[in-house]
Amino acid sequence: MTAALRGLYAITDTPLLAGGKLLPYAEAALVGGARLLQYRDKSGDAVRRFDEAQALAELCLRHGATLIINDDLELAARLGVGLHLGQTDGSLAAARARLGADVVIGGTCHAQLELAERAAAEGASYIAFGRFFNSNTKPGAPAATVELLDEARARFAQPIVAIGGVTLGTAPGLIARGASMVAVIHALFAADSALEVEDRARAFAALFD
Ligand SMILES: Cc1ncc(COP(=O)(O)OP(=O)(O)O)c(N)n1
Ligand SMILES: Cc1nc(C(=O)O)sc1CCOP(=O)(O)O
Ligand SMILES: [Mg+2]
Repeated sequence: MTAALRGLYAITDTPLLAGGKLLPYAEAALVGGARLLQYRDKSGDAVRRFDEAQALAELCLRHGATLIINDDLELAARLGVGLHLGQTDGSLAAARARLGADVVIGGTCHAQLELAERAAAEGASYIAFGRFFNSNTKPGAPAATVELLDEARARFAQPIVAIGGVTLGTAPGLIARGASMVAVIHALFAADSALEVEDRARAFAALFD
C-alpha cells in the first residue's frame, strides 16, 4: 500500500533522545498521530543503529506509520523501509533503483527549486525544503522563505515537506502555503515526558484535519 504523505513527520535526534527516551518518545509521537518517522542518528555505531532502526520499524508497523532512515541506503535496504537523502548523501536515482518503486524516498532541496527538479526526476517520493525558521537542531542549515512554498506547490506534483524550526506556532503558515508534511524535531521531542510528546503530536496532527 502506498503511504499517505501528509501530516506530521517526526524526526528523532539521538542526543535529544538519549537516556532511554528513543522508543517511548517515538511511540508517543506515533500514538499522537505522526504519519512518518525518520530515524536520524549521526553516530557510526552500526550495531546500535540496526537495533534501534529495527525497533522503530516494528513500532511504525504497529501504528500504521512509515519509517524513514536518514542518510543510510544500506540500512534502509536491510530493513525494507524508506530513506531520506541530503545533497551529499548519495544518488536518489540509485536509491530508487535499489529500494524499488513502492518505498518512500525523500530528498533535501534546501531553498532551491532546481534541486527539487532533479530530486523529482530521480524518483523522489517527496521534496523537502528548509530551514524555514531558526532551528535548535541544525542552526546552520541554509535558510528558506515561506514564499518558496507557493512556487514549489505550483511546479511540483510531489508532496512538499517543510523543515527547520517548525513549531505549533509556525506550522499553520507552512501548511496554508502548501506543505503536505511538517518535519519536526525539537518542538516535538524536547519534552519532559512521553505524554507531553503525545499531546504535541496530536496538536500537530490536528493541523492537517
Ligand atoms: C525531511 C527531511 N528534510 C531534510 C533533512 C535534512 O537532510 P540533510 O540535508 O541530509 O541533513 P541531515 O539531516 O542528514 O543532517 C532531513 N533529514 N529530513
Ligand atoms: C535535520 C534538519 N534539516 C534541515 C534543513 O533545512 O534541511 S533543518 C533540520 C533540523 C530540524 O530540526 P528542528 O525541528 O529542531 O528545527
Ligand atoms: Mg543527510
